[in-house]
Amino acid sequence: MNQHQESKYRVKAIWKTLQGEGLFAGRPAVFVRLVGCNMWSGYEQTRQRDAERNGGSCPLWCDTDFTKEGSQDYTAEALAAAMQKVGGDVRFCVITGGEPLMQLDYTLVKALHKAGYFIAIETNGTLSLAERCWDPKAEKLEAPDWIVCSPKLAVPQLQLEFFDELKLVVPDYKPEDFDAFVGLQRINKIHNHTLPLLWLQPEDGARLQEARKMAIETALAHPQWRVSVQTHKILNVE
Ligand SMILES: C[S@@+](CC[C@H](N)C(=O)[O-])C[C@H]1O[C@@H](n2cnc3c(N)ncnc32)[C@H](O)[C@@H]1O
Ligand SMILES: Nc1nc2[nH]cc(C(=O)O)c2c(=O)[nH]1
Ligand code: SF4
Ligand SMILES: [Mg+2]
Repeated sequence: MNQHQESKYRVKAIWKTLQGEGLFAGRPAVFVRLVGCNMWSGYEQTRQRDAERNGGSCPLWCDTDFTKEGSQDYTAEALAAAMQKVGGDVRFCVITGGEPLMQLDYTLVKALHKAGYFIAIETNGTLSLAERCWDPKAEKLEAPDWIVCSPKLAVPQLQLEFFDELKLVVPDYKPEDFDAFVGLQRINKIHNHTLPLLWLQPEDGARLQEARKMAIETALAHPQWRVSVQTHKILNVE
């Protein structure tokens, strides 16, 4: 790409809310939902087809609209400015999707760091972070500060190099199937006090009651794992 062609990011929504899930649940955040996912088209008619084609069941129960309808394109600087307009003083952001690693790159991470954000992302683990966040000029990784991975394929098919939190949606994903992946959890100051950040999140939807019961039973049988409740749905915020 030459210097006159700036990368643009297709954004479904920017909003200020509370992080609903995981370690930072309850914390005010600016959310950015990027358009597009490599597991599902985002359209109701292809849930079944995409689950079969992509070998992961999440299209069957994904709770999110990340389609291009109503989206807007931003350069990295314009997105940072729009986030500051929406979020005011909030300097914790969550980049999600869809699958954010289809679009997020070192240019965007750099712009958000320059704007003072602590950057968290929510990713399905199927894509490499290092490939997108390697800054060839600076010869270093310009990576988000906090990586939450909710894996959607089996371990041999995952490309993510490291993460800070691991979140399995129950019942389709089970602790015993991710033993080999848990070791990629990054150790840092926060982890030293709270290890391990391993979550079991009940699948919301028609099977919620059953999924909750299984998450509770699984945590009691595998005490390294904790249950994650989607608190934004209880508090009735987006
Ligand atoms: C919509 S995804 C977007 C980020 C990324 N594509 C991923 O799957 O991690 C955000 C989070 O919501 C979770 N999620 C999606 N649908 C859900 C559902 N019906 N019940 C519980 N968690 C769900 C995902 O597992 C993920 O942790
Ligand atoms: N409040 C709130 N917290 C969230 N944490 C992860 C979310 C996501 O969809 O990635 C999410 C979301 O959609 N809303
Ligand atoms: S859960 Fe994540 S990976 Fe699965 S379809 Fe939804 S956005 Fe895509
Ligand atoms: Mg959500």
